[in-house]
Amino acid sequence: MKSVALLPAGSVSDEAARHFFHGETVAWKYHRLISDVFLSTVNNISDYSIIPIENTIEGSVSLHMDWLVHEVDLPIQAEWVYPSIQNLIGNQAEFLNEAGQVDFSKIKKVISHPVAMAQCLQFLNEHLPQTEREHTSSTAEAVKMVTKQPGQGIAAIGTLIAASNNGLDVMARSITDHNNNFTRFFLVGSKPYEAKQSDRVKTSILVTLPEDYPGALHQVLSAFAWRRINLSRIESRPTKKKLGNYYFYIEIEMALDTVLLPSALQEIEAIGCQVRILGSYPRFTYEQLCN
Ligand SMILES: O=C(O)C(=O)Cc1ccccc1
Repeated sequence: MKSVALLPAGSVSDEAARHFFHGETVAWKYHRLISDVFLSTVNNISDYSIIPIENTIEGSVSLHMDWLVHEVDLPIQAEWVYPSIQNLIGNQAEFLNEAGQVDFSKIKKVISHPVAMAQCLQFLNEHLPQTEREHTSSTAEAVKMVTKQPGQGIAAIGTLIAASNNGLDVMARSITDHNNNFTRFFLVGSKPYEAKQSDRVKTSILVTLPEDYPGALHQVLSAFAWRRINLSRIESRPTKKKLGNYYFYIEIEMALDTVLLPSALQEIEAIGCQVRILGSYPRFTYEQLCN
């Protein structure tokens, strides 16, 4: 049986994980912090870790991306997307007005994971403009914290499962600013994931440019361009070694062993760039996993 590390039960990661592993037998290892989710697989306690990596509204989850790149060396084994729907959760009785309706102005503080909070900014600005906001390590953690501090006027943003797991009320449903709100998840670990096949394969690499080489990024991109290799994402992040030094995270729409790709990577190395392969892995759409 596979063991899989992830953020706590009732988190968006938990929902997304059940969707991905539907039909497989899995031992779930829940962790409060994403660092412990990574370390569980690094220390061979789990076969894989599940990492939310990018969101339609918020973009890259920088903390998770930085862990993947700087702190661990765990290849990406699969990628899938999952729609995250957020809800305003609390003990409704705390916030009722005289007419027996929930009065949002009675909420003193809203807590949630920063990505979930960012997905609901329009709702928060419209309905809870003055309310204090605080970040937690996951949406599931936020919902649990509400039960630990009863009568303090705290509400959380989280999943319907977390509300029901903690015996709390859903005070507003589906409060994300856009319906088309998807999160991309990575499955990372040293064993290839072979239980499901996909005809769509991607390769993720990190490229560090040589210093003082004018036009280096242009040359990197042209190594892909003239071979008509499709890139679907390119992002720069600090190397953390020196202010102004960046690496480029690049997603390529083909498998690493596809004829043209190794020669493109050799060409990039020949310019003096460092190339690190983060993984070559199947990607699954939401629809593919639903069938
Ligand atoms: O906090 C959670 O529930 C997570 O799994 C992280 C997250 C938060 C918001 C959107 C996607 C993933």
